[in-house]
Amino acid sequence: MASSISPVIDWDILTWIRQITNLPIVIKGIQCVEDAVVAYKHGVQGIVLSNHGGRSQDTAQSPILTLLEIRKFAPELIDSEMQIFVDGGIRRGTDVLKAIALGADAVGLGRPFLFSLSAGYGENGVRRMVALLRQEIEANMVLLGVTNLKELRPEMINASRLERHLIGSVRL
Ligand SMILES: Cc1cc2nc3c(=O)[nH]c(=O)nc-3n(C[C@H](O)[C@H](O)[C@H](O)COP(=O)(O)O)c2cc1C
Repeated sequence: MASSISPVIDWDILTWIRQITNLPIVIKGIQCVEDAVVAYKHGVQGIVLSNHGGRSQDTAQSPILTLLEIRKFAPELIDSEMQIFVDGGIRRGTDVLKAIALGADAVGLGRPFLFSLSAGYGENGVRRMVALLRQEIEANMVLLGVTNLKELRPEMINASRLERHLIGSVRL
């Protein structure tokens, strides 16, 4: 495992990446508000709050908690020019709506696609999964009284129990 992690990669690598491409730069695997702020200061176009589905490090912080951390300690990043994506544990339409209401521009899903492909369901399984997710998103938008994702607001979410898990030692 250690051999697959380069010891020479640091934030300066962004300068080099900028020189070789005009494509948007999106950094995946942001797990704390401090790194989100550093990414923002480096002018990247997007970040993916992700613990890689919890596969890399046992007990790593969930990305939705990182989003709450950003809301609390660096709210200027929300709705800034830098897009914020969230993945890890998104399973239901309500998960999508919660992340977007709390400030995510979009969410990603990994294993749900993998699981719906397996057991012989193939492409039909994936189509069914996407249809179910869409159905859940639309049904819950109706229940929330919104017709557009842009109308989602943080006040619609009761995150108070989760907020108790926010770290108290942020240094920015
Ligand atoms: C089989 C598998 C392999 C993965 N490989 C990588 C990888 O090489 N690099 C990476 O950043 N994330 C990797 N991920 C994490 C996904 O990109 C994504 O962050 C994660 O699956 C999202 O969480 P979810 O599966 O709970 O939806 C992998 C996930 C799975 C299931």
